[in-house]
Amino acid sequence: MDWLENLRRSFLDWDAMAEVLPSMITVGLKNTLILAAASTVLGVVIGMVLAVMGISQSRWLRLPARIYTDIFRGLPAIVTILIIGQGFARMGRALFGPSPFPLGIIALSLIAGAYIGEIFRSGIQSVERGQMEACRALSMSYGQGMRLIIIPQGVRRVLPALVNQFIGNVKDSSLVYFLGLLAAEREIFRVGQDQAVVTGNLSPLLLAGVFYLVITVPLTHLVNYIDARLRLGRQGQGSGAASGLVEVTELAAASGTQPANGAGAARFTGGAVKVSDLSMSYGDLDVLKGVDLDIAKGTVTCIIGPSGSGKSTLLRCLNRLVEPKGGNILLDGESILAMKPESLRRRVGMVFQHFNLFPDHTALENVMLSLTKIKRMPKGEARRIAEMRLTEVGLAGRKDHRPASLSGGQQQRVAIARALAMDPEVILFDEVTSALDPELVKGVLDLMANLGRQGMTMAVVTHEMGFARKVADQVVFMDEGRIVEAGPPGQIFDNPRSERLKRFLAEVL
Ligand SMILES: Nc1ncnc2c1ncn2[C@@H]1O[C@H](COP(=O)(O)OP(=O)(O)OP(=O)(O)O)[C@@H](O)[C@H]1O
Repeated sequence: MDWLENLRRSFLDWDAMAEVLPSMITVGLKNTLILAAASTVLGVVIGMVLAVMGISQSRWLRLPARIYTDIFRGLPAIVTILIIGQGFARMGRALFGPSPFPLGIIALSLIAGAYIGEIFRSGIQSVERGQMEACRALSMSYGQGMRLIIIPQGVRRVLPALVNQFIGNVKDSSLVYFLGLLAAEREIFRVGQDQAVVTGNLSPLLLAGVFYLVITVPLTHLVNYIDARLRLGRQGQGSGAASGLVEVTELAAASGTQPANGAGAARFTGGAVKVSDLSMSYGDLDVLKGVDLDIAKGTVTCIIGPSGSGKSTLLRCLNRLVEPKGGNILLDGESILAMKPESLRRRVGMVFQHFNLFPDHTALENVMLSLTKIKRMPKGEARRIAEMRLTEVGLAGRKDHRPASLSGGQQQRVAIARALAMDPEVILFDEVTSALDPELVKGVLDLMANLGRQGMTMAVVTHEMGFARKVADQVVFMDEGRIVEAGPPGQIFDNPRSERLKRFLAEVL
């Protein structure tokens, strides 16, 4: 068993380990952490700049970012460290004195920046397009949307990858040893290696390995924990979505808190919308071709029509999520084209097919956000209003849930509460029940019908013909970018005049 004893002496010489332990901690560990932390922080700064350049519209910003990334990601770390450490040694000495430590940090940062830039870029680009649309519909500017929602969400998504990058920097810091660090600047590997030479065995190096693992392994677990916490919120996975039947109870309870329905129950002071000769195109594709539409104050207009007929585009013109090419839209007699889009969107709310709730925020925070950030309300008052709106949609009991732990129907009701919280004069609903399971549709439609009865001006793109017949004051049939027929539900559904509407109704009814 000589070989076993040999191995033990080479790797598990406790005395050699004990001897190196103090300098491993006070010099090696300290310096490794300084190298890794400093290069990660600098790398994050470089990475942020690269990511912003990388997603920019301008080719002249994208190109240098691309070249930088290709170079520093493509070169082996040791090559970059030697080129920077030795090639710029004279400049380094002039700037930082005899220590190669700062140049080592710069080299590690340049490498880390290339990776972190790509991490940020993919994180930001992976945030669904609907998130920015929701921000804009809540009257945030592009910058506010980026700062409050898109970048935090992107960064949260890439948090595990960023910690991996830090771990990579911890390991790469061992390469700075090639620059010939001064005794006080040795990192973990160098301390272990120097001592291995003195003792003639590898135990100090094994101890160095253990030190690396002690830093890196807990970090990976920590990041998994943080990631789960950020994604699911404090209540964690236990709070699964409720069944459709629970939702019926929630809504029944909520209707008790709402003003009585029927005549005289008007609560909103809706605005009137007048669309004239509206046209819009995506590039060469003419999507709206001269649309005229009157939506009287406090009425519900349902827009129906085949897929691709331009219904959503018409809706998006009403809050200028897309810009019309020609024609005009008046809101209470005032042209919306002359308004600042952000001011317009305070008055015209929107609810989307895919809810577009902010996943890192609870239901309450989703509703509060635009009150505190856009309307600049004090937190307490915003909370009071948000709680009231959530109670009205039957979700008071779920205010601390994140979207991921709510059903589709509940998420859509939070989205309605979020739009209502801004006190809009008009709400646009874009196929808001199309993504819901059948048993959840009724709850959302009932809620919308109730809003209509309370005097909200509503423009509703829908495939729910039963809803249109029952709730709409006016039904508009669109085809190929034009309004083909408009009138009260009785006329549209029971006495269609045009062949196209007859054919459409034959298909959908
Ligand atoms: N961002 C876009 N870029 C280019 N074309 C688009 C874009 N959005 C929509 N379109 C096209 O414009 C036309 C009208 O789309 P729109 O979504 O307004 O129709 P829709 O009646 O709402 O249809 P659906 O019921 O399928 O949503 C379609 O041909 C669609 O492919």
